[in-house]
Amino acid sequence: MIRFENVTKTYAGQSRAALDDVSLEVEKGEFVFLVGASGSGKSTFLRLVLREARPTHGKVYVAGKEINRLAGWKVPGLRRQIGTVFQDFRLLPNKTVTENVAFALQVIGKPRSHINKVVPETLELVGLEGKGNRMPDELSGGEQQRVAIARAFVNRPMILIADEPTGNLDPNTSVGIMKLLDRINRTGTTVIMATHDAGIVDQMRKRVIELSGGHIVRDQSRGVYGYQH
Ligand SMILES: Nc1ncnc2c1ncn2[C@@H]1O[C@H](COP(=O)(O)OP(=O)(O)OP(=O)(O)O)[C@@H](O)[C@H]1O
Repeated sequence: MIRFENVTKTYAGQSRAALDDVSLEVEKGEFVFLVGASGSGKSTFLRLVLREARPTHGKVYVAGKEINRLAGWKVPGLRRQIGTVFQDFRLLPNKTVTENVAFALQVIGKPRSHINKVVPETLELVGLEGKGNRMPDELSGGEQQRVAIARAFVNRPMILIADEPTGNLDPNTSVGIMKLLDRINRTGTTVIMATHDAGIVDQMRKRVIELSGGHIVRDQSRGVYGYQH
């Protein structure tokens, strides 16, 4: 589903590479934790998958396509296949829960009848049935993250990227969010999650890829968080 071949990314004006000769493969349906100290290259990895950053050397393949060679007009189509969830939720504050999720489908031109069917289904999947008319500021942090996950998943993307999704949540709420990401993963969606949350990684026992200074220093199936801050 995702393949990196000798990928190096050096940002303009930087002498050190943010990612340095990284090669790896993530299969369809895998759940992968990306761990490593601040600045180790996790976000750069995720940005390369979304083609928000371009490799300086090497090749990034998503679903069999080398995405650096994708024509510019095809990039929105690529990103439509990849749901994204962030630490800070990024909901539209002036739209209801239902509108936030529906908006993701409106902007890609889905018909109203389809939207009216799948938005309530997705809100139920994430455990927000009955809360569709709330505004984001009327929800707890955990509920807001569920809205963000519903929005990321409503189009049934092949990949879900989560960058520190539990970073603003307490441990109990985080467990609920992880159960939800696990459920989404079990529908066949490949999940890649960057995190500093040792408790979560140790509990889930999924594949763990550790970055340090832009290098992969560990790639372990059913792994643990494993390094100290
Ligand atoms: N736009 C940019 N321009 C220049 N350097 C950058 C840019 N983005 C990231 N870097 C550098 O690249 C390296 C890797 O950063 P990256 O954001 O990928 O790390 P990270 O592992 O995601 O960190 P964190 O856990 O703090 O989010 C760092 O040295 C960072 O300073």
